[in-house]
Amino acid sequence: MSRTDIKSMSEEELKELLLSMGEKSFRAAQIFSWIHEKKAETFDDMTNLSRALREKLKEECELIRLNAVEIQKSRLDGTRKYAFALPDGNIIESVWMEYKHGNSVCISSQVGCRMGCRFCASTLDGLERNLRPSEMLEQIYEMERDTGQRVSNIVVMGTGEPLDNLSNLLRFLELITSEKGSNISQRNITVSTCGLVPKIRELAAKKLQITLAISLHAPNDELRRTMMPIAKSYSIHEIMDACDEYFAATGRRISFEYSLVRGVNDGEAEARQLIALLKGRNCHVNLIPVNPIKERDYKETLGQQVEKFQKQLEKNGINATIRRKLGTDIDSACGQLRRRVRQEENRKEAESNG
Ligand SMILES: C[S@@+](CC[C@H](N)C(=O)[O-])C[C@H]1O[C@@H](n2cnc3c(N)ncnc32)[C@H](O)[C@@H]1O
Ligand code: SF4
Repeated sequence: MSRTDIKSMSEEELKELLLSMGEKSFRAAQIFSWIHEKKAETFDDMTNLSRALREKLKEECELIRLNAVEIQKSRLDGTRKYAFALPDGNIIESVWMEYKHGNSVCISSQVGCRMGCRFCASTLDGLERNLRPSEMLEQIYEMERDTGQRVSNIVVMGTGEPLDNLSNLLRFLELITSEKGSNISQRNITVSTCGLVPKIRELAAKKLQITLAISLHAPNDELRRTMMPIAKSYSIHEIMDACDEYFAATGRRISFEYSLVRGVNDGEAEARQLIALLKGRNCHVNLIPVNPIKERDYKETLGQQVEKFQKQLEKNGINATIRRKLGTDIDSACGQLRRRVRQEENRKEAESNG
C-alpha cells in the first residue's frame, strides 16, 4: 500500500488523518507548521510530537524530499539551475534567480509536457506525469535549504503546462500562500499557460490574485498553429475572451509572453497585428528571443530587431519589456538540463548493464 503524501495535504485533511489515527486534532496545526513553516526534513525533526506519533507517521505517511542531482551556479549573478530527482526517479528542473527586490524561483508543474510547442525542449519526449502539490512545493523548499535564503516570488514557468494539472496546482497555491506556511503573497506568483481556455475560466472563477501569463508567441491563428499545436483547439479570440473574464474576476493585468523567432514572428507586420490585438487592453508583453534547441530549426531574433519590435509596440501604447537574461553563462533552454541529466543516467545504466 502506498503511503499518504502528507506534504500535499491541507490542514483540514491533516486533522481528519490525525483523528483517524486516534490523535487530537490540534496536532494537525503543529505538523502543518513543521512541514510548511519550519520546512522539517524528517518526522524526527518534529520534536513536540510524541515518539509514538512520529513512528506512526513514518509508517503511514511519506514526507517527500527531492534530491538535487545537479546544481549549475552562475559566476555572473546569483542564478542557479537545479536538476532534481523525484522519489520515483524522474528528473525535473527548477531555477533560482536573485533580483534587487528579492529571490525568485521558476518551478516545473509536470514531468514533460504533452502540448508539443515547436520551440520547447520540455515537450520533446511528451508527458510522463503530473507533479503532486508536494513535488511543486519541495522544489522551492529544497532551493531555500540549499541557498539558506527565502523565496519571495514564484513563476510556474518551468517544464509542463500548469493548467493541464489544475487541481494539483490549486492545492500547491493554497499551501505556498498559507499564512501558516511560507505565506507568499498571491500577487507574487505568476502562472504561465499556453492557453487552455476552459481551464483559464476555471482559474478565473477562483478569484485568486495571481498573475496569469499567456504564451502567445504569434499575433494570428494561422502563424500560431505552426508554432503551437494547442492553437488548433483554441483561437486567439477565445483566449482573449477568457483573459477578459480573468481580468474582470480578479482585476489582475494579464502578461503575454512572446518568444521572438528570427524571420517567423518578429517582423513589422507581426508587430502591427499584435498592436491591433492588444490595443486598449490592460496588459503587459514580455519579449524574449527564442532559445534555440538543437532538435528544432528555430533561430533567435537578434538584438537590434528585438529592440525595433519592442519600440514599435511601445510607440503604439503597448507596454513591452525585453526579458533580461540572467545566468547567461549557464543558460540553456528550458527543459534541456533535465534532458541532459536523463541521457547521462541512461548512458551510465547502459554501460553498467553491458
Ligand atoms: C516552458 S513554458 C511552461 C509554462 C506553460 N506551459 C506555457 O507554455 O506558458 C514557460 C515559457 O517558456 C517559453 N519557452 C519554451 N521554450 C522556449 C524557448 N526555447 N525559448 C524561449 N522561450 C521558451 C514558453 O513559450 C512559455 O512562455
Ligand atoms: S511551451 Fe509550455 S505548453 Fe508548450 S510544450 Fe513547452 S511547457 Fe508545454
